[in-house]
Amino acid sequence: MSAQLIDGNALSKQLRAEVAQRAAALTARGLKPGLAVILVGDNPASAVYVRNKVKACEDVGFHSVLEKYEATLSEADLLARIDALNNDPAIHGILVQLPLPKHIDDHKVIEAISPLKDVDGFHVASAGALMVGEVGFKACTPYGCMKMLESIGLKDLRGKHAVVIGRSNIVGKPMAMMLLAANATVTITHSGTADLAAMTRQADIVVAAVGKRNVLTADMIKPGAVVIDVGMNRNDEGKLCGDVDFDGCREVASHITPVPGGVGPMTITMLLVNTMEAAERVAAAAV
Ligand SMILES: Nc1nc(=O)c2c([nH]1)NC[C@@H]1CN(c3ccc(C(=O)N[C@@H](CCC(=O)O)C(=O)O)cc3)C=[N+]21
Repeated sequence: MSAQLIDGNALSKQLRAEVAQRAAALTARGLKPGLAVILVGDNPASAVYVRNKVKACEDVGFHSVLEKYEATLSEADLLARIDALNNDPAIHGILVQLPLPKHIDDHKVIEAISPLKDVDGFHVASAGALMVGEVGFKACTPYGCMKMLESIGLKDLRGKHAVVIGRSNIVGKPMAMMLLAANATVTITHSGTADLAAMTRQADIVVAAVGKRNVLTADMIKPGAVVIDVGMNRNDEGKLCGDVDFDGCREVASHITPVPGGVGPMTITMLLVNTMEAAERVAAAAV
């Protein structure tokens, strides 16, 4: 048996086309969705990601602004820029690319973004809204994973056991909350878990979000499981690879996401969806 691929590029194309339509409709009413991306320092990987995000905005007809600053930018100056963007009516979403230089407290920066413009879903208010089921912005990577599950008919997860590997604030924890909201039975595993394989072998759905190669191998999953790979690592040849032993797991799983071409493009797609939503909320409030 060979698992069916969940193609993040194909699904993104479909979802981005829907966003483009919504953006055109709102623009026709005089409100063009706008995203501001802030990049501090010259990390080459960050520069590439940020350019991809700006390009994705242009493709769906958003207004986008890229603000680049030297690595020496002070925290106070960054906070002042965020304050200005919070009050800029042309901007509906603000993304500060992480990681930030060491002298800047990323927690402080994220909390300075208005929750109404927090399209990354990283603000405490966004995390809290997700936890209690209120309106807010969902973190893009786990949100994209949920859309990938939906695309294979897994929307209501009642009766399913989902096992998340990793407990980060940006993926593992919000992922678990979204799976729970979809009625799954959820297990969160992490570096303190005694027997990871014993947990993952029970899973109908496994989400690997650790940032380490081969965290999930074929012997650790049950036949027919759905495998979502959030990892972004480089192998010995410098090739992009995930947290999952893809070649092994695809022989056992029913569905699996590739890296690249899986969760990565979906993260950017959900950023567009959140920015669209932010602009639509402004329009709805203005009526
Ligand atoms: N405030 C903030 N928000 C983020 O969402 C954020 C961030 N900071 N800092 C960095 C990480 C990383 N990230 C990626 C998104 C898409 C791909 C992506 O599209 N990857 C392609 C391939 C890219 C390649 O070939 O290198 C893929 O998986 O197919 C990768 C990485 C968002 N991040």
